[in-house]
Amino acid sequence: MARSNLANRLSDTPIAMHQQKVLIVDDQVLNRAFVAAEIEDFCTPVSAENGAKALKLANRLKPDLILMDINMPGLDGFEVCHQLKSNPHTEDIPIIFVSGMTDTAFEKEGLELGALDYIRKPFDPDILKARVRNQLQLQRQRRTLEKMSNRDGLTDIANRRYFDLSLHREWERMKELRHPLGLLMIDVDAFKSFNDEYGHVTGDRALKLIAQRMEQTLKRSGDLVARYGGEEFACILPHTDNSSARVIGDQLCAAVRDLRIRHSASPASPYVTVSIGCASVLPKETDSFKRLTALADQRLYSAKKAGRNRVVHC
Ligand SMILES: Nc1nc2c(ncn2[C@@H]2O[C@H](COP(=O)(O)OP(=O)(O)OP(=O)(O)O)[C@@H](O)[C@H]2O)c(=O)[nH]1
Repeated sequence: MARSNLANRLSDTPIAMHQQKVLIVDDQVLNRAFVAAEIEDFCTPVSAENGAKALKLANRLKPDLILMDINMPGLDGFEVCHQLKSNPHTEDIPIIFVSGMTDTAFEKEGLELGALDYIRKPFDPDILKARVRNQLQLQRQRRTLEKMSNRDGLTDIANRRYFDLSLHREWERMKELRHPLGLLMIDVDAFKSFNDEYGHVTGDRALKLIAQRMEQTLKRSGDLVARYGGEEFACILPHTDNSSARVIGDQLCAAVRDLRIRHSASPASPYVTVSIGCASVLPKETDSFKRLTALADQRLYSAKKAGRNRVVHC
């Protein structure tokens, strides 16, 4: 089943130690080989022989840790560190300097540039291993916490916090690309009566099923469905004009209907259904994404008023 990029960032697959990549940056091939041999039994070492290559690899691979020499021809380790910390795509990658420069002033400069640690050459291999292991463990814990903070506890899809961050980010991205941004506001129909009829525990289960089904229905990379609050969901659709957003709205509406969760008290259908307000705009310099959310909200309201179990797109 295809999952979106945004949804993949929420994946709870545990990060295995061996999958963690450590980028070793050193102009001396023997140094790179020695460090790689020391750590390869608990992570995946990748090497770069100069600063320029290190920057490229860091951007492309997003390693879990960088072990970096300082004294190198071309860009030195401090400059590479500075560039990594100035780039939002790489600023969070932990860096440990591994250097033959033993003067405290260098260590101080490295740490002030944002490096986590400084190991002096020649080093004790066991100390190097222990420090790398500790950093990788911290990195795994940090990623796990990050994922947990973006996920809704009941439905296991993106939560409101992640939705807000993503909407902001996608708005800015589409503005730059001059592409339309689509948004669906989705509300489960007559959910109060569902709870009254079947109880809150069954209500919770229904919300979970609906959320998961909607997430599975989104096939395009970059699309995101999130729990907006209570029995409301929202879906961000980058590069999507109004008619394409409507098609996706129709697919989600049908997908929930096809779950065939009994709802004898609903005025809209014998099964649980959703109403969807659908909108798409071309983000402009002069306005904010509130215009998009307001439009989708109004149309959700129209869908409710028109009898529920439908998508309203204009
Ligand atoms: N079981 C369960 N119920 C929830 C949850 N969050 C919100 N609800 C319920 O969803 C219901 C929403 O009710 P209303 O806002 O009146 O809307 P509605 O009954 O769905 O009616 P329409 O939106 O007009 O179709 C409330 O009874 C909430 O208690 C949840 O996490 N679990």
